[in-house]
Amino acid sequence: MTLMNIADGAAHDLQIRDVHVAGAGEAEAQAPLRLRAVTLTLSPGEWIYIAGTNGSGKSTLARMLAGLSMEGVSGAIDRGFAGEYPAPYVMQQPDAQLFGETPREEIMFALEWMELKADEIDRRTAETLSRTGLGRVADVPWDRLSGGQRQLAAIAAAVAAEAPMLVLDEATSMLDDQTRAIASELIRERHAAGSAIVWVTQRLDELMPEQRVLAIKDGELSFDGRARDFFYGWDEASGVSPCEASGLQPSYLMRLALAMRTEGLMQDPLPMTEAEWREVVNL
Ligand SMILES: Nc1ncnc2c1ncn2[C@@H]1O[C@H](COP(=O)(O)OP(=O)(O)OP(=O)(O)O)[C@@H](O)[C@H]1O
Repeated sequence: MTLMNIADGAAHDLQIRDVHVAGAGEAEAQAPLRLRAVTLTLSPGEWIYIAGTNGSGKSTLARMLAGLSMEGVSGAIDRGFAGEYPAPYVMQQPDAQLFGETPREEIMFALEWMELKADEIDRRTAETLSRTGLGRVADVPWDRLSGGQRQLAAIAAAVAAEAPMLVLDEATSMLDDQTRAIASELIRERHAAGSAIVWVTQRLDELMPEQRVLAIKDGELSFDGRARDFFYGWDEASGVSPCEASGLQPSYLMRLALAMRTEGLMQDPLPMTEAEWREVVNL
């Protein structure tokens, strides 16, 4: 792997160029590639979604963007604004990623990385516990907490670290609506404060029209652009939308919009959000 050397030293883009990640456990020549010829740029403070079918390579790409060590990587990676330390990376299952024994410890450990003074760590920990509703279970060990509470603590700790980038790998998909809303709010605030967010999702209804989507298919970047173009654009090679070409199913309403465009009953820009649909059907 080549580490690119860009002179400005300031908060420049994270760039990966022609990166391959080999599979493991088979003879080198036959090992299936987990990622193939991936080239992309991520700017400071950007929010990107990574979408793709099961096993397409989403987590491999997310872990690479987070700067986690990985076998078999070749190509050029410049971590730019994300810095030399790995970004906080939250997975779907909380247990493998918890360092502390309780929510309070988990958040304190994240803050200790920032080399803050002890009273500042205590203050920020108390504030995070209170905001997330974890205050009343702050010192309860993990085995007496629910999976949702453990996951919320993992997300709160990742956010508390105020890192330049945060990587969430289907991190909210197992949460109930109320806990997901708390977690989403924390993440949105961190983004507003300047952190880049990399969000792996299978929930296509989370995507807003102007948001950037990276789609992965069989280890290759099959799309990099705005969500509206992902759902309603045209993939030359397959003659369907980039979403469908990536093996993903658009929502019923999106399929309806696509069918109506084919019949000449609807024109671009096709509606995506509830507000846009209301406008189109004059509600
Ligand atoms: N540590 C590893 N070593 C070798 N191959 C791996 C490793 N982890 C995953 N793979 C393989 O790499 C491919 C991509 O896996 P990855 O977990 O990145 O996909 P994904 O899109 O995140 O899948 P899912 O949605 O199921 O989580 C899969 O074929 C998987 O079996």
